[in-house]
Amino acid sequence: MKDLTVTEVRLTPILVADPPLLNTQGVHQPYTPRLIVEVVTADGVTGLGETYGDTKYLEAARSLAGRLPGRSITDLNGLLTLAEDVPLDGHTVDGSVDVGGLRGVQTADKLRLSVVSGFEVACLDALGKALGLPVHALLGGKLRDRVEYSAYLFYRWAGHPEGVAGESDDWGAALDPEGIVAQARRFVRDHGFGSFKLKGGVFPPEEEIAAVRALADAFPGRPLRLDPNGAWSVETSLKVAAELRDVLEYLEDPTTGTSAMAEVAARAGGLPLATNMCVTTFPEIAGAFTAGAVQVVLSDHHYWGGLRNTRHLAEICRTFGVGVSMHSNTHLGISLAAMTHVAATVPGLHHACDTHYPWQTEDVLTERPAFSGGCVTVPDGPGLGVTLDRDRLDALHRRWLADDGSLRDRDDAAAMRRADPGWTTPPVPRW
Ligand SMILES: O=C([O-])[C@@H](O)[C@@H](O)[C@H](O)[C@@H](O)C(=O)[O-]
Ligand SMILES: [Mg+2]
Repeated sequence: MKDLTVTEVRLTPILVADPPLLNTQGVHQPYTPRLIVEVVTADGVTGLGETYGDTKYLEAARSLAGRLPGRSITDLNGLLTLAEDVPLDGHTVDGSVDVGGLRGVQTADKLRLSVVSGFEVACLDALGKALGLPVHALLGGKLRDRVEYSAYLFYRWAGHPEGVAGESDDWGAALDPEGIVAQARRFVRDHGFGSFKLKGGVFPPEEEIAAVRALADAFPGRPLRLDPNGAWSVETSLKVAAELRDVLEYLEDPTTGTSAMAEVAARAGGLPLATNMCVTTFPEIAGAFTAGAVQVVLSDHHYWGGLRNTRHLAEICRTFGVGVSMHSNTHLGISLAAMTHVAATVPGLHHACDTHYPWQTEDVLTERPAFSGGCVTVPDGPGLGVTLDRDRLDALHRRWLADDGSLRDRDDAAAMRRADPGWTTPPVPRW
């Protein structure tokens, strides 16, 4: 008989190198915080999880971690209940928006769920290892052997601003349609991606329309998406929709708020709208679906509360005839594996999932998950199918320890101020 009791939980905050990717808020910091969760059982099996690592997540995770020893890794429903009692500092959860809005609304429940997801994935990984089963089997079984991902294109600088310590890479700058197409070609060459998402909201819409048009010319018939993170007014969104309707698979969060999204959706001539901003919690679903505001929900298993909740979300979407796919923020291979396992179990996954992973040159795994033909093969070994490299974890943790606190909370506007001291988060609509 296996002893599935949790005996230890290890939390390791890390800082991961991130390139200077631009978005409507600013630019990515040279290092971004993530949290690695290890759950150890009485039998010595260790499960891995990963989630957001900003201070408020870390504090909540520490509180939850202390409550796990003595419980079973199978007690995943209990984990959700346990998290409800995790105290949160009222100043860090104020009902406004998270990371300048890039992750949608900020609520106490969502913060707790974002933390729970790291623990849930770690418990599932440990359970899979203990039973000799892949995580997808614990979720009811895979429906596909490969999960397709989309190339995530960003306007970017060649390097972080002068005087800012950071890692360098050989991508060069991409600040116009030619640069974006060149970036896309490299993604195709290296990973075989067959669909493309451009992070917009950086330049005036005409320039971003031109970039999408250039992509359509370079890759005829391939699915394309544009995501300005809610930076446009309804009228601007409608103009962009009219210009790009013939080449876009969907338009992602063109404008901010459910009612504005609903207005765009109603007048966009049938172009579907996707979101990872106006539907990011269960309470937001009813209003948005009733209003017809979104046609595709991009789930982020971190903030929806884990892999099982992602499946609940997918079922709700299916009931309402709304599509589902996956959102991504800067993440490592543990989360890519988790996304791949859950995506393999979701029926009717009609859109390639988002992932930042190809932008990450560092990881905490012995072997990086690979893309082939734009897909990740669903692992069939025990658990998530990934192995922790403790030396790498320690190195990234040492970086976190050495930081004076300025990089421990993602702040793209603050990072932009290193290049442009007068920069403030642009109000929406920006255009
Ligand atoms: O990493 C970024 O710059 C993205 O803008 C990210 O923060 C968003 O949450 C995300 O990728 C999105 O699809 O909105
Ligand atoms: Mg988005």
